[in-house]
Amino acid sequence: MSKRTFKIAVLGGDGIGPEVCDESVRLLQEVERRLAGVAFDFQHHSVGVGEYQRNGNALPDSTFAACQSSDAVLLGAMGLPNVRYPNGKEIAPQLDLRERLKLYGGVRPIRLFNEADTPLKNFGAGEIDFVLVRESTEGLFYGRDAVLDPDADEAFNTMRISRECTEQVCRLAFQIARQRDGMKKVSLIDKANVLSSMVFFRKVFDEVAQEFPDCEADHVYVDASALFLVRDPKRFDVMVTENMFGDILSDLAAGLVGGMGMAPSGDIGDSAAVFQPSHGSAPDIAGRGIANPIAMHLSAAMMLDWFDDDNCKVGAKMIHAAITRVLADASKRTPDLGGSLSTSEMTDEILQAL
Ligand SMILES: NC(=O)c1ccc[n+]([C@@H]2O[C@H](COP(=O)([O-])OP(=O)(O)OC[C@H]3O[C@@H](n4cnc5c(N)ncnc54)[C@H](O)[C@@H]3O)[C@@H](O)[C@H]2O)c1
Ligand SMILES: CC(C)[C@H](C(=O)O)[C@@H](O)C(=O)O
Repeated sequence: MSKRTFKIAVLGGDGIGPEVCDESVRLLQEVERRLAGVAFDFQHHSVGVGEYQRNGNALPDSTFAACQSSDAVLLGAMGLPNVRYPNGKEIAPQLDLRERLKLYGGVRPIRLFNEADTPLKNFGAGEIDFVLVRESTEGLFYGRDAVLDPDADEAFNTMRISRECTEQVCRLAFQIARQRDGMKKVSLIDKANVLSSMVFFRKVFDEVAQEFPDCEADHVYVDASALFLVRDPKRFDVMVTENMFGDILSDLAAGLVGGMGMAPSGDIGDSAAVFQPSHGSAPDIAGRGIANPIAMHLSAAMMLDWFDDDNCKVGAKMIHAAITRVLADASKRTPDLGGSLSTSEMTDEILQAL
């Protein structure tokens, strides 16, 4: 039987990025061996701090072209706090990828696998379970190209909310809600009490909601949503919001289920997608082999689920089930969650549970 081959561009990046990314490639290779009819063609490309320091370009043209021509991109993490452009900002090739590939939907699932891993009281496995969908190409990040006048006494960044991206990201959020077993509810997280850009976001959200009469829609102000996430996370099923609010709230949400090492992410567009953990390069633990690879592995599972292929969807379920089984035993943890497993030992556990 001929195999369907998926070309996957692997961008390890910086800090713990390559450490967790290599582990996910190892896991995916094992999944590939167990799936009939599917082959993964991994192609590694250089990107990030090293490229910037060598060639002045954190996202070389050849790497971008490879991402464009691949079925998906698997990305570790990019950037280091002490490596900056002369304008004071960090390199962030992942933002360039999101914008250039039009990956408007930053999909960030949050799930508690074991009650031992949440700082909240009285939440068992599966009782924190929602998806945060972050618009990933505009919002307040649109202002990131603003040039700072060194002599000015003021600085500005513009929030851009376009009808096109807002419709796309809201539709994606409702489609996700429709597929979930939960409440089929989409909560718009906005600041429509203060900002006209957010009044517009809400108007477009309400229009899109009409297309999904089987789903519930509600509005929550971003400040209140931070409160509700901590006090009552069960009220959320799918959240949709602008770029910067989503950036902040997705870290808060990760904290509810064990931290950044437990938070996967997929940046989704109509014809391309990048899968990476929500976390960064974690320079405080990089190079020690102790990073938690679960966020990366769950991102790899999201990639398989995103491929329009039944075998790959089975592979996604296999990874999810294996992680669920390993995490059911609270003694199997990396140091971020109080355990002593190394990055590769945690992957070994998951491989055994496959
Ligand atoms: N998508 C990305 O590539 C991305 C995302 C966030 C931050 N960054 C960049 O990464 C660098 C560090 O940023 P930061 O420190 O604010 O955020 P970070 O996510 O790298 O780290 C925050 C904290 O979480 C811990 N952590 C993160 N991932 C972990 C993992 N897999 N296992 C165990 N612990 C983990 C770190 O040790 C640290 O204590 C910065 O240069 C930032 O710009 C990149
Ligand atoms: C590192 C940074 C540019 C990035 C972002 O802001 O999107 C990160 O925080 C994330 O959440 O992926």
